Amino acid sequence: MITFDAVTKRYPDGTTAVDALTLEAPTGEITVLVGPSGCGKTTSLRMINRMIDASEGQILLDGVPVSGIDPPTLRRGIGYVIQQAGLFPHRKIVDNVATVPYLLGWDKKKARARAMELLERVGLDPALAGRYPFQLSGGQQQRVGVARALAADPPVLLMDEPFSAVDPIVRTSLQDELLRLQAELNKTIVFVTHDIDEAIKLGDRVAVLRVGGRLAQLADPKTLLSEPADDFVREFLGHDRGIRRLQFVSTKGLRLRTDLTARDRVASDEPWSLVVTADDRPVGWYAGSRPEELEPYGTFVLGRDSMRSALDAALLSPSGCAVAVDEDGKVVGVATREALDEALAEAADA
Ligand SMILES: Nc1ncnc2c1ncn2[C@@H]1O[C@H](COP(=O)(O)OP(=O)(O)OP(=O)(O)O)[C@@H](O)[C@H]1O
Repeated sequence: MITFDAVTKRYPDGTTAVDALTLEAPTGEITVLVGPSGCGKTTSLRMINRMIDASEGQILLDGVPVSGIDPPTLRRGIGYVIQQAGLFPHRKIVDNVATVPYLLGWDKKKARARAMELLERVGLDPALAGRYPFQLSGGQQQRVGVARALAADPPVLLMDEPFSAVDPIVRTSLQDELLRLQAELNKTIVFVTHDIDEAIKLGDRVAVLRVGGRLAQLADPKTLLSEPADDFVREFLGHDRGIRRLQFVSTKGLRLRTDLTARDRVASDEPWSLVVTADDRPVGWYAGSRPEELEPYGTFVLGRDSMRSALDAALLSPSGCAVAVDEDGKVVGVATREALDEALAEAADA
């Protein structure tokens, strides 16, 4: 566990970057520091591995003040990932990843074997190992950065806006990859971002900071969205806070109709019926008025996807209904507008 105990950082020019910050980043969890530019996120992060020293208060690592640990020893147990990866340009990828094992005196063969294992772990083709950083895409370089930080298997990982220089699609896959890795590795991660969506997706707990380096709120993402502590947090969360909250509402209890599906385009009393294949995969919505064409549909995986996905699925179709499928993509029922309405009313009351 990492503990900030009334930590203040004042730079020599008088700027107070962090002001009496008290928070805990529990072992094995992702704690996200989020807030507007200049609110002290990077300063807070760098005080953990003593790239910057606190002016007042202390930071403890499993109860031990970091101020009493010499920086090289401290950093051996702390991986660090930064924006644009910060790779050494004239070292091959494999040697970039093996940087810390080399520093620890591992023999070259063992260090390289570890690097190859890690490249695979972060989803990179081992064939890239012999390239130089400039021969990789931004997203690939970022993955190498993560592999390098993990090389000596440190219990703690500090990540400073690691995914902000890549396009949104690559960013999403890097975020998914981090969550997958974390499920296996259970590191204690402190992650800095200015992107509230990223914070909500990745954080077990999210600390919102305001300019001046003061903590505005520390909460799990669901609580943050439903109970922002004040106007600053509310504004920072944005105007679609209600919609985003739906990503924490389960579709498990959603009322489904199973009488709206058909193998063929058959006339019925219902305005819409969902045509499915012989093995129950959706084909399209059929409205009797235009027999020649089927209309688009949207699906969500019942119980796994959130109400936000179900609502999105409904909005993708002129029928206004969302198609519930199982993990194999087979239709299990249809959530009509009425059923979605009921679920939304319940979510609003919760
Ligand atoms: N070396 C320094 N000397 C003086 N002031 C500094 C120094 N480094 C940072 N600051 C100031 O401290 C405050 C916090 O900076 P910091 O980089 O921690 O914020 P941040 O939240 O990470 O910002 P961003 O999201 O823009 O990276 C800012 O006002 C910044 O200008």
